[in-house]
Amino acid sequence: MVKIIDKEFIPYITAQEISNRIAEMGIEISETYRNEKPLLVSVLNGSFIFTADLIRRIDTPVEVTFIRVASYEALKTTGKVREILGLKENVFGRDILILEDIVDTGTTLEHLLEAFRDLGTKSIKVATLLHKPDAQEKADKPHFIGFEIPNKFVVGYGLDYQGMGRELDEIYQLR
Ligand SMILES: O=P(O)(O)OC[C@H]1O[C@H](OP(=O)(O)OP(=O)(O)O)[C@H](O)[C@@H]1O
Ligand code: HPA
Repeated sequence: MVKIIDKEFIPYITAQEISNRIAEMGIEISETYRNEKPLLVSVLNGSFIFTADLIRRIDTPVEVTFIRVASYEALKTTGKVREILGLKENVFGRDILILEDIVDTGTTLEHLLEAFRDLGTKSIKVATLLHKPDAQEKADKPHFIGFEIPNKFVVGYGLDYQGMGRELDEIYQLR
């Protein structure tokens, strides 16, 4: 059990399970993009650890970049996504793979998919470590999913509760 600010969290997905699953995702992604050079777009802040681990399990050439968006305050979505910040690459005609730590309501993803379509990308796929199928109301189902999880708040491995808990090497669930 860990306490973060005012909430208690219990262990949910171990570091070993995360690592094993990311290795499998790396193989799947490598096979999908074997003859292309996709641009991997990692969505900060939450995805930084997932991105660092996943790209080292990919064995075909890829380019990696980072953007920022934010829609969350404390435990629930604000329903609004702020602008995409920091995309310097020209994405016109490119194969894009969005990297997310979690797809929850789908609000962030829907906004991103729309924005990238408007920029004339050739293809857009999504890889997420965690997916809450019962919570997702917007956007299509991600193409590459690490773990399907119930509709409960999680922290660790990049995911935060009020900015804290990202450094935990396992994923914890709200008690
Ligand atoms: O499907 P949704 O309901 O939109 O939730 C998913 C989004 O929420 C989290 O980001 P957050 O806005 O908390 O920013 P952070 O990555 O900086 O923690 C997560 O990284 C996703 O981007
Ligand atoms: O369950 C969650 N935990 C942390 N951040 C999140 N952003 C969306 N859902 C979550």
